[in-house]
Amino acid sequence: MKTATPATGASPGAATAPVDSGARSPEAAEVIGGARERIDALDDRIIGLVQERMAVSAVVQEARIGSGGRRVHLAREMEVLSHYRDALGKPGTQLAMTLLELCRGRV
Ligand SMILES: O=C(O)C(=O)C[C@]1(C(=O)O)C=C[C@@H](O)C=C1
Repeated sequence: MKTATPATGASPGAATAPVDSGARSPEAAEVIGGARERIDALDDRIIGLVQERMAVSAVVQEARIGSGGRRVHLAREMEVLSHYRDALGKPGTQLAMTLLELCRGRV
């Protein structure tokens, strides 16, 4: 009986082997390898955008605190949460809550 070897799409001799793709054919491994490269590039951009959002949020918070106000502005947070929920559904709310925590810390 032939033993199935999972196709990983890993290039021989690569310095670090990628995580197994789970594919059962070289063709599927190729598709997965290419798509994962795009996902990694997208994740890098998303992380960069999150960091940019954190910096802009800090400008807003510092201006408000410097004027005697508070760090947290709940009405604005409700707008942000609605924005994400309207675009992404219920999990969007969770994502927005995580973003807000990254931007202003835990409340
Ligand atoms: O828009 C503001 O007033 C902000 O301070 C920015 C921000 C945000 O990161 O979106 C952060 C903290 C506030 O509680 C509300 C929103």
